[in-house]
Amino acid sequence: MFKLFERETLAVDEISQAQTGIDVRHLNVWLNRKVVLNDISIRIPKNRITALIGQSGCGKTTLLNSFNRMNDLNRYHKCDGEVWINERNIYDRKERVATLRTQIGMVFQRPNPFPMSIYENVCFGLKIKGEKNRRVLDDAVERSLKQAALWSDVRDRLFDSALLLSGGQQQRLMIARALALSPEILLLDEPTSALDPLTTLHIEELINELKKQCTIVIVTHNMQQAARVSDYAAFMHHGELIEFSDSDSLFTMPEKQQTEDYITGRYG
Ligand SMILES: Nc1ncnc2c1ncn2[C@@H]1O[C@H](COP(=O)(O)OP(=O)(O)OP(=O)(O)O)[C@@H](O)[C@H]1O
Repeated sequence: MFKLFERETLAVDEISQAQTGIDVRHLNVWLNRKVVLNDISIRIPKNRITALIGQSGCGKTTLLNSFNRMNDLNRYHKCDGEVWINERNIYDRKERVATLRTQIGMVFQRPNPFPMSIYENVCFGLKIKGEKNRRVLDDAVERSLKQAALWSDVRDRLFDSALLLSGGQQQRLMIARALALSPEILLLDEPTSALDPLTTLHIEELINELKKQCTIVIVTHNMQQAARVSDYAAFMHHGELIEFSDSDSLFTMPEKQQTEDYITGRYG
């Protein structure tokens, strides 16, 4: 197995509550009356990268979307169970979903910059939250672009349209946009599937750096990528969590036959 970065991992049953970033307890999700997630319980480790893997349609994106209640946008969505983040069950009736979403960054498969300048893209969320102080916005833009390894590419053209950037630069801009709000959790849904191998490598290096400050969950179809970048991996099948362990174990000695069949390419 090709490992890109050194890992410090515990066995998943040794991860304490304090080391847990997202604690999912008996989560069931229905979309249009169809069961899409079936009794999922998983503790996603804090400040680590967890990959969600499995065949198309197994529920990876739905699970990812349940961490920032994006599934609520589907009016035919129903769920029960609990998702605990920072000692709060985010499905509690008192939870303010808009605030929650500002604390959790999300990057999608295809970069979706707004048709505005690079600068405005990065500080968009801060402005929505009411930040008007120019100095604060300038600092946040510079910090986020540096963290996303894009600053040196764009520092002289911050007020050019973001749509003029290359695909890889746009994806790094999307990461900077998420980082501007200093999220504790970063959700990545196939963030490199539209990028070439070299740009993918740069984004993987960046993701590895970011785990110092965020808990990262990444959905990927690319087994090599999951093995390269993740500290932990969860294999899903037909809406169920089949196996969850540190990535070294899961990719070299999976416990379940279904996991082995998937990672060795026998199906999926
Ligand atoms: N809006 C919806 N209404 C009904 N069913 C849906 C809806 N969105 C997704 N589904 C179904 O839920 C299941 C899980 O979808 P999901 O997108 O979470 O899977 P996935 O593992 O991320 O798939 P992929 O790897 O192809 O992106 C699939 O069977 C899908 O058809």
